[in-house]
Amino acid sequence: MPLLQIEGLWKEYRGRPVLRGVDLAVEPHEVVCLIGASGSGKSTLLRCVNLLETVDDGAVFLDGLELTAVDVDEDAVRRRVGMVFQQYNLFPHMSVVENVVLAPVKVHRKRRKQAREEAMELLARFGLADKAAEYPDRLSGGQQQRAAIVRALAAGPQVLLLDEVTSALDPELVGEVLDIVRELKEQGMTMILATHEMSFARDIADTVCFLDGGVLLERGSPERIFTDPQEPRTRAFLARTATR
Ligand SMILES: Nc1ncnc2c1ncn2[C@@H]1O[C@H](COP(=O)(O)OP(=O)(O)OP(=O)(O)O)[C@@H](O)[C@H]1O
Repeated sequence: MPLLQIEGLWKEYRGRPVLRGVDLAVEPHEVVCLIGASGSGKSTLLRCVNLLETVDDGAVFLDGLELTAVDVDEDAVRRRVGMVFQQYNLFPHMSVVENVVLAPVKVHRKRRKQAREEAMELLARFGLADKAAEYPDRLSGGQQQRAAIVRALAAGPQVLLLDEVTSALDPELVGEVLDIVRELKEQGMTMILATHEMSFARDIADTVCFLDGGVLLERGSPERIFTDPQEPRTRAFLARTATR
């Protein structure tokens, strides 16, 4: 039984469709990588799952809860669906640990002491214990992105969405963030990642989905998609990215 089920997702901006009936089922512990050209709809798909966008048609279900229902408890959705963005989005006026405890305390009404203890544990697990009291601008980009991942984990999400989490980083900092994502996979976290890093998708994904003009054109194991793509447009995209 899938943990996350996306059915017939349709999204338009000013009458222009950017997602055209996307169906996607994600099993527990599965890692799905979304690939596709810029503008193909990868971010929009993730943003529809965590309700940063309203959908125009279709539905998203997580473990029996319809996230797209009109009367859904949005706080519950934010607790169950974690999201990490390209630009970290840490609050600059708060220390790292304050960033991490903010949602558990304010949104999920966790007691501050407990939230802080859990935050410190998570920060230690991801090599950031000594950065807990620092403000984000004192951290490298890689450390900020790791802190943003810890913040997303603090609510105990069932699924983690990662939108181009390495795109804003200098090349030498990319590895440390990818290592964390790998570690999360080993721990069994269910994840959907939008990525331009084909080698990473190949390395980490259980399933690769190729989006093309808002259509989920082809999906399969990384081996299949990268060595034997069936659709001409997938082949053309992969040939373009390989020569870049
Ligand atoms: N808020 C918005 N208003 C209008 N159009 C938007 C908005 N957000 C996205 N779009 C458009 O929707 C389409 C899909 O964008 P999206 O960001 O989902 O693509 P993407 O595959 O994630 O691209 P990238 O790889 O560059 O991040 C694009 O044509 C984009 O211009």
